[in-house]
Amino acid sequence: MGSFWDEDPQLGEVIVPADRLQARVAELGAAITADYQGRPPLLVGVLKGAFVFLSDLARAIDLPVDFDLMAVASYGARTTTSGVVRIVKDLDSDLAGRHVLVVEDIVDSGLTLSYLRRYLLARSPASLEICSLLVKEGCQVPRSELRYVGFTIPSVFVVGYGLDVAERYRNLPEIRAFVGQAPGD
Ligand SMILES: O=P(O)(O)OC[C@H]1O[C@H](OP(=O)(O)OP(=O)(O)O)[C@H](O)[C@@H]1O
Ligand code: HPA
Ligand SMILES: [Mg+2]
Repeated sequence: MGSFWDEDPQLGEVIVPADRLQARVAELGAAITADYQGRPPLLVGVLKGAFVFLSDLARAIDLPVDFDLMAVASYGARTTTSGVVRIVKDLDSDLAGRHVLVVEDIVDSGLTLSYLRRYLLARSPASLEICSLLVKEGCQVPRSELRYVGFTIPSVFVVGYGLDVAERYRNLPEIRAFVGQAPGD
């Protein structure tokens, strides 16, 4: 049977199919498991976009991990950054002395990440690393700042697997190009 999404004219090409997402998440989980032996990480999920990736990744890590969640927003109903990163929900935990692993869905302009990095480093973690499922080609963030990356993708606006436009498409099980008109553009 076809899927509801097949009929959506706002969805373009499949950028990362669901089976490749799952395979890569398993690899990332194995790498994190190997790297964090003896120093279990505190996973800091960056909501909302990272919630799907975070839940799959966490179950691919064979270590006892702790979780905290932050919600930050800068896109809303647009396909370009507003340029202002707004904290919607702050962390609950004390980061001092913790091995913090930030779990992001995408690094695009890099604005969110540079904001978060400064914000989190000020809370004195023992270490701070970034795991992003997606990174856009041409993004200005040095690759050395991203410890774990799932896929480098072309510079097109994408949706699915947690990523939205105006809150839609987060439950699409694959990453696809969004070729429609965003309400805020
Ligand atoms: O590198 P940047 O250009 O800053 O873009 C990346 C950020 O933008 C998106 O968040 P968004 O503002 O859409 O909030 P959401 O996660 O709630 O959808 C995405 O989830 C990243 O956190
Ligand atoms: O391409 C994107 N899609 C969804 N959300 C995003 N936030 C930054 N870039 C993107
Ligand atoms: Mg969004």
